[in-house]
Amino acid sequence: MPNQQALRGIYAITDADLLADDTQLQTAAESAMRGGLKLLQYRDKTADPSKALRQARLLADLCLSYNCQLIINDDPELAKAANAAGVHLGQSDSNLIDARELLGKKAIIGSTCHNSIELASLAAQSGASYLAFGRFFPSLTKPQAPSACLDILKVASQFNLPLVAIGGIQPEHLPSLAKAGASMVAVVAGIFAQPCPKTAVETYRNIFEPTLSFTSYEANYDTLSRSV
Ligand SMILES: Cc1ncc(COP(=O)(O)OP(=O)(O)O)c(N)n1
Ligand SMILES: Cc1nc(C(=O)O)sc1CCOP(=O)(O)O
Ligand SMILES: [Mg+2]
Repeated sequence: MPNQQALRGIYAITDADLLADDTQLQTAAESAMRGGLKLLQYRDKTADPSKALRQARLLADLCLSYNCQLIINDDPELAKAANAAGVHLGQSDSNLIDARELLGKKAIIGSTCHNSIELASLAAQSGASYLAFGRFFPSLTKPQAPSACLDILKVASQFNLPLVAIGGIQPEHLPSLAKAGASMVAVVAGIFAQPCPKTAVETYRNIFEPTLSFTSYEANYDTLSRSV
């Protein structure tokens, strides 16, 4: 089983345009971890293999010091080479079952489900550790991502897996996402486009973390109410 404790709360995702070199990446990631970040995704859609491996290892070392889990976007082989905690896979990326085979049963493997309960069901059956839905709000980082509505989170509670909300998430969106059933919120610009990632993470945490027990209660309560 993956570290379930890490699969709640704020999930920061790096961005190569915002963090242009190793120093900026390291400084911003460390600042976010000093703010209490426990889950970080390394996402660089343009890195060549040697840059990707160097930066993934740099983040893996940093994560060790701060007890943060590192997830690699798209690339299970890179996750293995960097000794990361897991990988995030979209619908055009590698097959989840193959990634599980490569990374082992303890790895965290996340799956993009857009706004689809069918994709969520397939991911759950294939052994996903969490299900990601979005984009919920307009995103400067990925404006073309297909949009999702909050109800999908309520319906997805049936899978009893951690649910990630992504896309344009600002602090003011957190109460409605938590109430709908998100156990994690994935954020790029709200953290890494800010002057101080530490302060940004603290702001998100202060709003989102107190809602988490309420969220689980609501999710269980909803499930129970539907089954009686
Ligand atoms: C937590 C999380 N959710 C969704 C995504 C998007 O993944 P994908 O659809 O594969 O798109 P790219 O990120 O690869 O452009 C994600 N990375 N993380
Ligand atoms: C990488 C990504 N995937 C999305 C999806 O909906 O699948 S939205 C997104 C970008 C999230 O960045 P920001 O917090 O800056 O909007
Ligand atoms: Mg992808």
